[in-house]
Amino acid sequence: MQTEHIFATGAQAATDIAARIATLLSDAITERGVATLAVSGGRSPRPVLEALSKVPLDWTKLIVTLVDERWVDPVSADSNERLVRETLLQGPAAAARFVPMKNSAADAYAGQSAVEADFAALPWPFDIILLGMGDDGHTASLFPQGKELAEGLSSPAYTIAATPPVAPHQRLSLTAHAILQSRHIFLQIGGAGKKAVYDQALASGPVEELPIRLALLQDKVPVEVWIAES
Ligand SMILES: O=C(O)[C@H](O)[C@@H](O)[C@H](O)[C@H](O)COP(=O)(O)O
Repeated sequence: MQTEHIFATGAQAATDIAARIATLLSDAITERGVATLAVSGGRSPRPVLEALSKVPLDWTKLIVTLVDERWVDPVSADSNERLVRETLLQGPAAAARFVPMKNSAADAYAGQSAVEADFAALPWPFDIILLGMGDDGHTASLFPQGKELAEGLSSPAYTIAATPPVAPHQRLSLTAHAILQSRHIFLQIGGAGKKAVYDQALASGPVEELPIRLALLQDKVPVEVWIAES
């Protein structure tokens, strides 16, 4: 298992993660003329995306998209698209091409096939996928006890529509297949509670119990885990 644990605390952690991501994106652009970054929503990515936005990159060569999305209007405070536009796609970084996960369909299930077509047309494998983890061990919108979890873990598609058991809003999410179609995975974990869940996830057990295991209990893709102890 190619998992590197990096314990970073405080404000510097976000800057350090952003610098590491920027280096890998710059290398990808040099090697292949394009780089693809998919990011999660929630609280953890915000400072990283704000820091990354300030890093000098050839943003015209970057494709930015999402790991998952809530099926809400992009102006909603709950929208991950809004999070990315407000934090990362500012200044020179606004020149990046953004591929959304929300369209005009009435719900995620009706919208999924068009999103799947958009994602199938992207250059895979992605260069970087930035994951978070919930207190229940979910990642992306692959939730324990989720009725679409088994499909999300086994489907050969890139995307899936899902309804979280407890979190709000229908979701559009990358599948496990898509998440593992990446050259690098970053995982951000903050706080003692999540560190305990992370430690439990590292112990072998069913991926359905703690879906973050899909990224941890594999040796195909290098995983950098950035753990903020504070
Ligand atoms: O859309 C979302 O909510 C995220 O993609 C979700 O999977 C997130 O990564 C975890 O819930 C951790 O969220 P925090 O970073 O806020 O702890």
